[in-house]
Amino acid sequence: MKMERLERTAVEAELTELSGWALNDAGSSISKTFKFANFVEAFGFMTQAALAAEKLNHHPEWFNVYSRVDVTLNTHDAGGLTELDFKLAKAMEKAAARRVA
Ligand SMILES: C[C@H](O)[C@H](O)[C@H]1CNC2=NC(N)=NC(=O)C2=N1
Repeated sequence: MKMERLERTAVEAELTELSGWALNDAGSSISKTFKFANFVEAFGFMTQAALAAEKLNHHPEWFNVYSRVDVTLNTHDAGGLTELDFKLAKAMEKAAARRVA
């Protein structure tokens, strides 16, 4: 799926629909730290998010230690943020909402 890089105003509009996601200084990626009760919950979230990522053919950059998952999203093919990043962010929000923080 060919995706167009979003302009700054479009990125800011998308961000208003999410909570806890921050834009990096360059405006080229968004990040969020997810916290869970323990490793099993964190890994369960990652498993669900991985399935959503495969469906979208859009993959996260992430780092996990125990109950914490740091996520960064961007579209390397487009050199910035696209609709796919926000689709994946929303899927991750859904996956996280089912798990106790
Ligand atoms: C060939 C393959 O479809 C592409 O490399 C996809 C795979 N997953 C991807 N994931 C992310 N985050 N950005 C991309 O540009 C991207 N491109």
